[in-house]
Amino acid sequence: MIGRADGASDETSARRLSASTVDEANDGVGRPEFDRSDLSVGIVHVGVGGFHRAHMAMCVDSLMSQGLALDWAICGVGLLESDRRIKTIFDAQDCLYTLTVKHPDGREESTVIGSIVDYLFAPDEPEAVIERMAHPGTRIVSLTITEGGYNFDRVTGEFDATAPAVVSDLVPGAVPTTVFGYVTEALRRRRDRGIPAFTVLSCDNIQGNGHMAARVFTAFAELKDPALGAWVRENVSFPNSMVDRITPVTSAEDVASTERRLGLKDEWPVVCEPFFQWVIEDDFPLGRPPVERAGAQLVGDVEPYELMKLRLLNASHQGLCYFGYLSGYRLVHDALADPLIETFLLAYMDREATPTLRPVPGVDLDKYKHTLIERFSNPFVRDTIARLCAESSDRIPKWLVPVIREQLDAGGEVALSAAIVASWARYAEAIDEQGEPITVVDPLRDELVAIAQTQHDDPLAFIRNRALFGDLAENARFADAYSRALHSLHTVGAHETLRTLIGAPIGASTPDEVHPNESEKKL
Ligand SMILES: NC(=O)c1ccc[n+]([C@@H]2O[C@H](COP(=O)([O-])OP(=O)(O)OC[C@H]3O[C@@H](n4cnc5c(N)ncnc54)[C@H](O)[C@@H]3O)[C@@H](O)[C@H]2O)c1
Ligand SMILES: O=P(O)(O)OC[C@@H](O)[C@@H](O)[C@H](O)[C@H](O)CO
Repeated sequence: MIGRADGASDETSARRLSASTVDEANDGVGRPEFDRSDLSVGIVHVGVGGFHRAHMAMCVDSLMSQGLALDWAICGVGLLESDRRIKTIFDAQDCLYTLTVKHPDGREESTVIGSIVDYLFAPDEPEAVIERMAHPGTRIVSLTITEGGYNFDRVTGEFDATAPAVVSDLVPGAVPTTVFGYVTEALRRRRDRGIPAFTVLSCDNIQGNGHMAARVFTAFAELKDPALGAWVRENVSFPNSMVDRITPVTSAEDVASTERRLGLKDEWPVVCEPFFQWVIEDDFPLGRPPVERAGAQLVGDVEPYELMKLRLLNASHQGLCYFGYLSGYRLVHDALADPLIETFLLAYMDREATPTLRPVPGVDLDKYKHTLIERFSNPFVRDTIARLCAESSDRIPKWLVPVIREQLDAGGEVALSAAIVASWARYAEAIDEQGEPITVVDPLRDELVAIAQTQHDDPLAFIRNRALFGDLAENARFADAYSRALHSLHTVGAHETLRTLIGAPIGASTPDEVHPNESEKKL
């Protein structure tokens, strides 16, 4: 994101968006249709990135516009140094920002969102964050802290108590720095003051995100104080939820075009696609906003929806980003305009992901898959391949490796999933097919790049990393498919590899007629 956070405009003299200027916004731009002074905080949200502002904050705002959820306003919290920027901007803009929905036909709808009423930057005011969470009015603490934020072992799924920040937060009396430290201290104060526990609502792309949150927060609390751990286990509810709305990183052009549309300077607007989905388990002991009145679904079992979304949408994002980057694309819709990429994704979804899904109530999976292709192809969203290529080590093990394992166990196809893993390994060499450097963004970057650069001589080196892949390298069928794909990437490149992978007339044979290994043999 670029732009200035000092209230001045780089290019124009437009006034700054704030509570005192919002009524001057141009006609055609939505603005809060409620009195923000009537609102009270019910939700503390950690990780106010683009997604939260396009999804949950939009949903709560929509309720407020209907005169609902006035006691469910949001207080944002940032824990990382990188959140200082949004703190500065939100302070100047009274936490107001513009959300622009970009339709595939080029229509745009902009709304100033007013549901976030306060923002606390934890490193500067840790006590205020803890007290805000401990306040009786706070009934939900929600999270979009990325997959990495949950600090669990990629293979075992167990909480990693050895992470240095966790070790520091476990020292008695330590001022917290991690989400675990903050949430646990706030829960301790609530318990000691006789205030019931808030609900912890994960909105991150993790299968069983509520179960995962329960595991890691309870593990931390038990390590901090076994009695508190037991209280957390007994008293805190962690509903699972599936969240969906493609929200790219805000670009300089988004900032400029928002200013033109709004007539006011917004330093950090958000853009997103029109699609919105939020499927939540209804387990909120202290209540919740009536989100079903703003497009969310309350269900008894989120798992089928999660599996569908993570294994079709998010794993397909992985399927397109490395192949797309190596083929020379930098924007998602440009990659999707390449028929090889579209066909490859549909083949992965049909042959390898779909057999691992459960029936999803009310969803036609074929239609869902084609809708995904349309969503990825929306040229106005301008999602970047770079966003999808980042932090792969937090994504592939969670979204794609489970598909591979289930397919191997069932004797199903794995050639296309193996090729996606190989495309990541090839990308991690950090040099593209023209010999230009690739900027690999990953918490394990140094380790991964070093290993990937040995794989010309040692083709299985990358997947022998047990922390990411467990024992997958020892599975002969997967290892064979993977090495063929990697060899092809090295010899003929990404585009030709895709052509070969999808070369057979997909759909021309019934599953019984296609041996599981057939597409593995094509390379
Ligand atoms: N962007 C999307 O299209 C999208 C869609 C569905 C779900 N999501 C989920 O939302 C998450 C965030 O996406 P985004 O687009 O808002 O990203 P973003 O980079 O705009 O914001 C990420 C936020 O998470 C915080 N964060 C990161 N690591 C943290 C940690 N260890 N502890 C505490 N806070 C941490 C950051 O400080 C930041 O506020 C994704 O990782 C995903 O799980 C995103
Ligand atoms: O945000 P991440 O890191 O979980 O994953 C990257 C994308 O796949 C993801 O953001 C999707 O755009 C999103 O999940 C769509 O709802």
